[in-house]
Amino acid sequence: GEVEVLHWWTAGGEARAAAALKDMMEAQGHTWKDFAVAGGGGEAAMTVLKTRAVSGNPPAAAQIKGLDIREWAKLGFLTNLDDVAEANHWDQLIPPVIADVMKYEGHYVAVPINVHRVNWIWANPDVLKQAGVELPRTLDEFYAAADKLKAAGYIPLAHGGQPWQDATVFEAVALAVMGPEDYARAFVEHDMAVINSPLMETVFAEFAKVMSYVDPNAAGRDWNSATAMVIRGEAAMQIMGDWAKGEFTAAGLTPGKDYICAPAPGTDGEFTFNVDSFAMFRLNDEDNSQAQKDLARTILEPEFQTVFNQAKGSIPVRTDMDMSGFDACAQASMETFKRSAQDGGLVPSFAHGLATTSYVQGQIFDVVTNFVNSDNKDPARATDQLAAAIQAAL
Ligand SMILES: OC[C@H]1O[C@H](O)[C@H](O)[C@@H](O)[C@@H]1O
Repeated sequence: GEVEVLHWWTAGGEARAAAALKDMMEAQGHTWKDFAVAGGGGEAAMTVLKTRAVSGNPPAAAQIKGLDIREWAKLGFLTNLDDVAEANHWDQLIPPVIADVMKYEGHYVAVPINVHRVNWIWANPDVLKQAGVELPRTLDEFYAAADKLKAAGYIPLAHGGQPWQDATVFEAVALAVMGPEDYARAFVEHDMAVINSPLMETVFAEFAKVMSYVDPNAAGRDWNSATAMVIRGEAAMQIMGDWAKGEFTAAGLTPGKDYICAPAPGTDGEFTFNVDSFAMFRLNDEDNSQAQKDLARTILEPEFQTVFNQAKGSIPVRTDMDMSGFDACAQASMETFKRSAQDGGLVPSFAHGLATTSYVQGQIFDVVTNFVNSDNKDPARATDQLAAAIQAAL
């Protein structure tokens, strides 16, 4: 059969990972119809998907994540995967916090592919050494290191000026300042007492300081171009999810030697999770339905979980995987994922659609990006705007 797959994995490491799935489907005699829509974070891809779906011609599978999955299911677009899930023991293999996201009214309508950790900082060890600084573990250490890096002529923080990237850094600062409990109260439960508070003003104040170490040419830059600046040694650090590791891996670099990974400053032991998933659309063609089921089954198999996640930079979503073939960053990620799931340090990423609806997420993006682009950054005003914007979207 044929599977048409919509996704936004076009950067080096992303594309290498997607190719692994294509190869595995073709090895089973299926045809992979690639429908890649460029644009990190996936906003452009979602716009294209909506157009296709509304015109009654959705793809067989689409990269849909988090709370968006149940929005599409509610509209009747998605097919039931319970038969594949039962036959392959998904409920025993997938962490419940993730299995729930893949279900609508208790039925699987999507398959999870990986677990990305979002709260990472990546660094070039040679640049740090040149400037005589250590990789910062706290926000205050970050500012001290950034000042020395700037004085030594380096760009302290590589960044791309796009709303989802701004929100990714804002989210890491929010977790550092608020801790996982208040982070969840604000961005999952939308508790106005936490959103509209002096604590959130502190988040914006610290965020303004962090963003003051970004170079003036960042506007519109793609995330992987920012990672390339760290690889080339033009910039020292980047705060970004571990899809960035896919770029270091694609460049043949080794963690701990050519680059360093560490929890984003102030978030050690905590884990903001972002899970990629493919939602499966209703199909009329029997042959293609079988190919769709084979795609869902293949994605959760150990072989694919290993090949894909080693290239992509994420960790397997299955809890029974042997991690010995994975690099040190991935092993640290899996360890923190498992421990934080026990001790309350595991929170869903709002910047990547796992914590709230895309409507609320869009409102947060607007406030955060306007704050980044405003000359006079006023934390109190931004906090009021954030509270009003989220309230309006609830
Ligand atoms: O495009 C950048 C990143 O965007 C999203 O967060 C996706 O979940 C991730 O897979 C992708 O690599």
